Amino acid sequence: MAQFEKLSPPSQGTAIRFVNGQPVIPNEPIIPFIRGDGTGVDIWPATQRVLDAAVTKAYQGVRRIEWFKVYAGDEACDLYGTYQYLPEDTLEAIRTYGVAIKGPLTTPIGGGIRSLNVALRQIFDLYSCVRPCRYYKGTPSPHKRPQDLDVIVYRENTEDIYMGVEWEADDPVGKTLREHLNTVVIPANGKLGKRQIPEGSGIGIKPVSKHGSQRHIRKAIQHALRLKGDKRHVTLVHKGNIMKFTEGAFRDWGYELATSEFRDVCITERESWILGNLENDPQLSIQANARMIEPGYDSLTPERKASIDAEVHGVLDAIGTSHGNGQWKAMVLVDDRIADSIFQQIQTRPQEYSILATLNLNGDYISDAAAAMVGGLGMAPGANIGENAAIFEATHGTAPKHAGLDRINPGSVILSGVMMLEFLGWQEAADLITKGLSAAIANQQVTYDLARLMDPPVDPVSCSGFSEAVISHF
Ligand SMILES: NC(=O)C1=CN([C@@H]2O[C@H](COP(=O)(O)OP(=O)(O)OC[C@H]3O[C@@H](n4cnc5c(N)ncnc54)[C@H](OP(=O)(O)O)[C@@H]3O)[C@@H](O)[C@H]2O)C=CC1
Ligand SMILES: O=C(O)CCC(=O)C(=O)O
Ligand SMILES: [Mg+2]
Repeated sequence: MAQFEKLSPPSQGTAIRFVNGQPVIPNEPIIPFIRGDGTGVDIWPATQRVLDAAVTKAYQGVRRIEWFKVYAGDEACDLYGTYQYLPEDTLEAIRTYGVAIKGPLTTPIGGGIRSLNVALRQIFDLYSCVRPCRYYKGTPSPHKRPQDLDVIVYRENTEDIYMGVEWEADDPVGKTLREHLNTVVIPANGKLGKRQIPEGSGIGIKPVSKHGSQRHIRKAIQHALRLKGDKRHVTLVHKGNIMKFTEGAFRDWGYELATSEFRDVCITERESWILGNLENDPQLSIQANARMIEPGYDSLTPERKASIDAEVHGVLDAIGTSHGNGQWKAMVLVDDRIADSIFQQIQTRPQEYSILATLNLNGDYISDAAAAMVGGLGMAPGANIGENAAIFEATHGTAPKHAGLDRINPGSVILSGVMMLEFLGWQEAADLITKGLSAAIANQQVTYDLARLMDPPVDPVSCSGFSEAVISHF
């Protein structure tokens, strides 16, 4: 039987294989691409042109991408029939070739089809969504110092409420579940008092597992280890004060990972305070140190004071020699912040953050918010990475009102292509694009979204015009 129902892969080129989670890259990899809905018709061709031009210029024909067009969303329904939004051919192509790139796909709100974008991440277990937000000189921004923001949102991609385990308010199974929760599960808990889920409630489940959290945070810490100086920093973002056993557990499992598997190369924020206090005053007593790390120490109960003292003692005993005397300053700093506070922190103290490790929903929100600070969604790339596959895509959606007008900013998908080239190890081509894109922006050759924010406003270039401008600055 043929491998594909309606597709013919390129006759030249080789598949990328994954060995122990690492891609093995041939000189002519076959890379499937999904054009995307809405503005995908504008963005994808503009991106493909830039990627091809960069690879040609960097490698003079020695390396080349063999593109393989595959279908999802509206285009797939046109070819495969009604409701065939994500045909098996497309899944088989990504399974076979390992690395793919895509434009945005529409998800209707409420009933109807579930997100194709989320489905792809789940099907291929692409558990880390990596969304860098950095500033390109000359980009207009509502912020006074947008250059201070240089963060990478590491968003868990397969769990949390995005798993899609939910029931409509009038679903009979949902009603049975609600009754069971109200009459059996909640009373049995003992700590939930008289809480009851109101009649007429939709119900969604928010699973967050230790395995899912730690494999994701592991990738974030490994990424931080590749960075330098203050950027060796992972912040665990959570709403653990409210959702203790999901968001709070994400934080706890993150610290557990950092202080076990990565013990030799990580320091937690509290540990850094304890060691730093002692380095500033070598005569500092355990209790004085405890007082410095715990606000309100003096009004704590004796038991609580004893436990903070024991924490200080434990840290000095365990890592005083291996991490003390300033050695911890070269290590990856792991701290945590509550999700709502991180939204203001990245605006008021952006330079203090580097990698933000988040659960799925928080990462979705934070990645759009951080993008807004450095020029908007048109400049926001992303990658979905797993052990056996990777799919590159922008942070934004289909922006339907701009579709087919050759005006949308392709920067986000072009920069997703840069991430893909870096993933392939094709750094020379990636650097050419970064250089070309930076020069186009500095030269005020920008699409409408950036042009309207410039002071004074400039005439925008088109979507295709922007890609030409990028290439002209290689
Ligand atoms: N991974 C994916 O494929 C994603 C898909 N979606 C889906 O996309 C659809 C539309 O979602 P919507 O909420 O409108 O969000 P979008 O991200 O598609 O667009 C919202 C607004 O953001 C700005 N914007 C987005 N992309 C760009 C760009 N490349 N250049 C410049 N500006 C841009 C535009 O603002 P303005 O008009 O003010 O200039 C646009 O109107 C939905 O079905 C949603 O589910 C959403 C997110 C991710
Ligand atoms: O899949 C969708 O429609 C939305 C997904 C989304 O907002 C995201 O991945 O950032
Ligand atoms: Mg989003």
